[in-house]
Formats: sequence, structure tokens, C-alpha cells
Amino acid sequence: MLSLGSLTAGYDGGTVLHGIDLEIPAGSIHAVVGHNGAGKTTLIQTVAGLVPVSGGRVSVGGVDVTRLAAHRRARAGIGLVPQGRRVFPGLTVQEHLTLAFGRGRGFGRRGGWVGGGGQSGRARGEAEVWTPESVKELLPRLGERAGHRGRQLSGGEQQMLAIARALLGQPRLLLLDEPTEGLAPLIVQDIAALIRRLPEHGLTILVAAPRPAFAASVAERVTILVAGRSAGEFGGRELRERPELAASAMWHVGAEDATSTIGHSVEGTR
Ligand SMILES: Nc1ncnc2c1ncn2[C@@H]1O[C@H](COP(=O)(O)OP(=O)(O)OP(=O)(O)O)[C@@H](O)[C@H]1O
Repeated sequence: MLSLGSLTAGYDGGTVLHGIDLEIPAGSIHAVVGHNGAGKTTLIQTVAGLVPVSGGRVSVGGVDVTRLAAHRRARAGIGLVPQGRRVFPGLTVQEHLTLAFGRGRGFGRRGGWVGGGGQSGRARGEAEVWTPESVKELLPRLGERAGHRGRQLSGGEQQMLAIARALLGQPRLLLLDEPTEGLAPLIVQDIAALIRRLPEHGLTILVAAPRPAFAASVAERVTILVAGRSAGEFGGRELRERPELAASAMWHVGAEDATSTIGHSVEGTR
């Protein structure tokens, strides 16, 4: 579904991602883990089309979208839940949902790769078409809070609203950037349970998270990012059973030259 090949990207100030390779099958959950500044947000935003690619390729559903602008990727079915949630403090939950639904109408149904490479205008394969009502069924708390304004919501409720808003863009690939940032442990479990259920609704997920334990609790596969490079890919189950594998990959490549030590550190931890 999502395929990154030798992806290099960054900002005017310099390259942040150095040759990332990643394959995420349709309907699966993949997490990318790393310390602050490792490049998780840059990776998510590069897939969303918000950070320019300087080398390599991004393809979704077999179609190369490397040169496609962000708004066209959104229309084609790439949804983003940004870091920090970006909920409007003065708008109610219902207003957020209504606006997102209006904006997302027709999203996810255009672009060659949607619906298994169908033609423009063709309906999306089996992925769900979300409405404000159906996202409130998925997230009953939002129904209970429909009349509350953004600023009255807890951090967990704001995160649910941010996810609901992205779903109303009718994505098939959903990118989540640090969805548990600043949340209490019990709420983190709720968000994890929610993310695990999303593939049942036809979604493929890429989630960025600082903590390997959270990543391993939601994802089938976990990539460890160190200084903009992959320092290893593990099974979620493998990391749940042997959390030291992630710690080792994250810490062995530190002050030393990342390029020369990554291969060694990954080999040494398997
Ligand atoms: N808009 C920007 N312009 C220039 N450099 C940036 C920009 N955003 C991030 N960077 C740099 O890119 C590198 C990777 O940052 P990024 O935010 O992708 O990391 P991260 O893993 O998401 O970290 P965090 O957990 O702190 O969000 C850092 O060195 C950062 O300073």
C-alpha cells in the first residue's frame, strides 16, 4: 500500500531523512519510533507531501506520488493527524465534524491508485465512507461532547477529535504523528485500542511515536529511526517479547557516526 524507496528529504537547512526504505501492506499498522529530532515528523510530513523529497520515491497503492502536492495526496486518500492535534478552541465538536465532512466530500475517490488503481471518479474499494454520525459511533465520547468547544475538551478528547476529523477526509492511508503526546496512561491505552481497530475499517496506518512500548502495542511492524536513518525493523510482537531490541537499536547509534554503526548494531541485536 505505502512504499518508500531510498527516500531522502529535508528542509532548506539540510537533509533530515537519509535513504528510508519502507513497505507497509494494505490493512496493516506500521510504527516509526525514535528520539526527539530523529525525523519521525519529517517522515510523516514527507509522505503527506508537506516536506519536499530530494531523492527516492513515495508510492501509494502502486502509484508514484513523489511529485504530487499535499492537497492532491489528501484528495487521493492520504489522511494526516498532525502532532499537537490542532483543534480549534472556539469551535464545537459538531462544528469540527461538519466542517471536516464538507471539506472531505469527494476525497479518497479520485486519483488513479484509489480503489485498486481504478479510474478517476470510481468509488473506493472496500474502505468505509465516513460521516459525522459514523465517526461518533466509532468514538461515542465525541457524541457525548458534541456541543463542547475545543478548549473545553480533555487532551484525549482532542486527540479523538483530531482522528475523527482526519477520517472525514475519507483516507485509505492514515498518518498519525505522536497521537499520545501529553496523554495520561489510561487514555494512551484508549487511543492504542482505537488505532488497532482502524484496519477493520479498510485503513492502512503509519504512526510515529517516541516510545517503542506504545509502538509495539499497536503495530505489526516497527521501524526504529535514528538520525534520519532506519536502525532496524522489528515485528511488534517481537518487541513486546524482547523490548531490549528496540532500546539497543535506539541507543547503539548515538554520538558515533550513524552510517558506520547502524549495520553493526542491527546485526548485533537480532
Ligand atoms: N520546519 C523545519 N525546518 C528546518 N528543520 C526542521 C524543521 N522541522 C524539523 N526540522 C529538523 O529536522 C530534524 C528532525 O525533526 P523531526 O521533527 O522530524 O523529528 P521528530 O523525530 O519528529 O522529533 P520530535 O519527537 O521532537 O517531534 C531535527 O533536526 C529538526 O530540527
